[in-house]
Amino acid sequence: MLMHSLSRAVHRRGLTSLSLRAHPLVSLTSLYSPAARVFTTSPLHRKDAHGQRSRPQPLSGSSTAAVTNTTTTTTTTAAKPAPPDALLAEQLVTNKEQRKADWAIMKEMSQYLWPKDNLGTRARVGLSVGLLVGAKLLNVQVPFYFKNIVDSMNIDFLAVGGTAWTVAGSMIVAYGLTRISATLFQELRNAVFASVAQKAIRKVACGVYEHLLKLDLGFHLSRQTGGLTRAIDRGTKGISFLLTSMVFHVLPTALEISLVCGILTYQYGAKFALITSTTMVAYTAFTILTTSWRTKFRKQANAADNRAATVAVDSLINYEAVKYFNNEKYEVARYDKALQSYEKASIKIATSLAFLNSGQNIIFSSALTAMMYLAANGVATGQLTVGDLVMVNQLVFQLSVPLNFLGSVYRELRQSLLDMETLFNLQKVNVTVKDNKNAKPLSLSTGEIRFENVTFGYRPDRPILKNLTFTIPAGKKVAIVGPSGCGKSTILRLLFRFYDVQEGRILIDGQDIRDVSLESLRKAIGVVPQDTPLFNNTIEHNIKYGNMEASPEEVIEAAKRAHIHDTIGQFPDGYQTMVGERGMMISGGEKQRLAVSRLILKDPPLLFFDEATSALDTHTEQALLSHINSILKEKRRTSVFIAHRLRTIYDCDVIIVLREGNVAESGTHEVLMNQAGLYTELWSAQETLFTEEDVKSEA
Ligand SMILES: Nc1ncnc2c1ncn2[C@@H]1O[C@H](COP(=O)(O)OP(=O)(O)OP(=O)(O)O)[C@@H](O)[C@H]1O
Repeated sequence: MLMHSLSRAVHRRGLTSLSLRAHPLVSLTSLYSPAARVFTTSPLHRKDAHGQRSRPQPLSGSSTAAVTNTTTTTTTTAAKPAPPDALLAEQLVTNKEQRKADWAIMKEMSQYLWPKDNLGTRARVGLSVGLLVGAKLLNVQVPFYFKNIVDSMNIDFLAVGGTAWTVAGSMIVAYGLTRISATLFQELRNAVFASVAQKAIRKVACGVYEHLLKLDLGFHLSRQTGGLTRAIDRGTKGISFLLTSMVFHVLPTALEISLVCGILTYQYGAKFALITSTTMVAYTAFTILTTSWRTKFRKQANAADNRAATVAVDSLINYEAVKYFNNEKYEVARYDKALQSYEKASIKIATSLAFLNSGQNIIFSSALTAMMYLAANGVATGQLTVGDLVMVNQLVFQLSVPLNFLGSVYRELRQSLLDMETLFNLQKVNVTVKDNKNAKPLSLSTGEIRFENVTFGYRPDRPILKNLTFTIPAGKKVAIVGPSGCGKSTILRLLFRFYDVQEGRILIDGQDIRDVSLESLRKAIGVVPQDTPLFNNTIEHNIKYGNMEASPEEVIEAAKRAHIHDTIGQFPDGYQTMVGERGMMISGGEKQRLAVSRLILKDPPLLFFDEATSALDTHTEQALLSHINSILKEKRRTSVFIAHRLRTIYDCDVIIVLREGNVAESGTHEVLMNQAGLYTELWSAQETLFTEEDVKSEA
């Protein structure tokens, strides 16, 4: 509902939904980002002042450093004042690196234009180029027809006789047909090429998405909400522009300019040639220099765009927290602050664009005036006809289109390359946890898990597990307990290889988990995590996620075993009930039972329950636990329960008590109670609490 009204609000503010539909990877962030308002037309048609597709901004977190290395360099430079020479040298190095990166991207993209294994795509590109050349050749014919029409009409009709049709009819028809054909060729070319660009976008976007899913948990935890998706969004948009530019703009437009210049020089001599070449040089130099100067405004706008997107997405994701603390005004002020910077940068972009456009126009109009003067002079001296004057005018105007085009293409091309660099760098972010070369599938026999002298910390300066050693015997039910933050869930993350240990090793049935394939390892382990991740889809889909091949009957059976079937039956839409974003539309206890049914469908040999029943009432918890126990016994599964409520695990075969990343004690409930150590302390504290609660509830 909220999203709906927001999207309506966006439409009311004059947005089309194109920016949202631009690509599946385009995130929600686009909706709230100021720059999202801009991409309502094709990149070629949009005006720069609206197109804030500037240099990518840093994504947060160390693992993303590689993504934005160039930006980081620039930022660091800006932070400490350096002598001008050093700055210049650094700038040159950066520029050189930039050019290298640009070429690398162009090279990579050219594979999509001429794929070795796809004849269809090559045929399309070939046909598009053919149509393009045809359109250009037709285009340069137009002024000739125009000249001939004017010259043939320059007669005394009363004296000579005849009509417009008899004198210039065929030329007028040819003039019209040439114009129509040139346009048709051009449009046909766009239609033929569309699938090449879209296929490339799909391929690159899928590649990036696949890579993102492969990246370490550490990368995903440290990324800044909004920043990553904005980078992908901008990058994929750049692909289409770059491909189109490579085939249709840079070289063909250069061809058109050369043709027109050649004709002017050949037909009308050295003076015209001199003016044409001087104009070309002045126009190009002015465009390149001014565009480089303007880049910093684009960078500022982009940074503000990212900030605004991050702020908006963060507050919307935490909508409930905003409401609980009445902080709407604070959030709006934060958003407005980001928008303010965006506004400032956008104004600078618009004013500098006005300067660029004016400069280009002055250069061009001066050239046109000079040529017109020369041509008029030629007519006056009898060297040229009136038709020649018209033709010069037409040709020079014809020159203005590609020149203007090259100016904006240059601006956009630079931008697309920068945006794509972030995208391609994202693909280069290394996955640290991956299969080693000789990885074999995990061979499970009994299901014994052993941690041997394991040391691990998320940061080197804060070890969480310290030389930790323990064994989870095969087929047994084991509990890991201990104070909050002592590293219980970390043990599970290490076993699942979300992270690799820094010292020591973890063995499953005697095999180091780093020597087995990740797929087989993760297939063998089932987890009910502390915070159940649910998809914004139906209950059925969320249960089925444990085994996508499961039949509807199997889904229902799993739900029954997880004690959620009856509850689902009470929902008006039953198994088709939508759970909302992150399962916000169902209760915490229901979420946990969905997670258990998912696990039952996956049916793995090693099971982990991380506070899996903490949100359930005692009655439902007991019923569910006894059901889980029966499954464990029936299938002789190795299972590990991480729990704070010791009453739920006191019947375990082994209880491991952790303290400060080490095993403080272990044994059965009776053994530990006899030891009168940490476990007894925790148990006594909870028993007192339970007794007091029992007394209160009885009262
Ligand atoms: N991704 C992370 N980056 C940095 N530190 C982390 C990360 N995840 C967890 N920690 C820290 O590691 C420590 C152990 O976390 P862990 O989740 O294993 O604790 P726990 O024993 O399961 O706690 P609880 O009982 O509260 O769930 C905590 O101090 C936590 O702040």
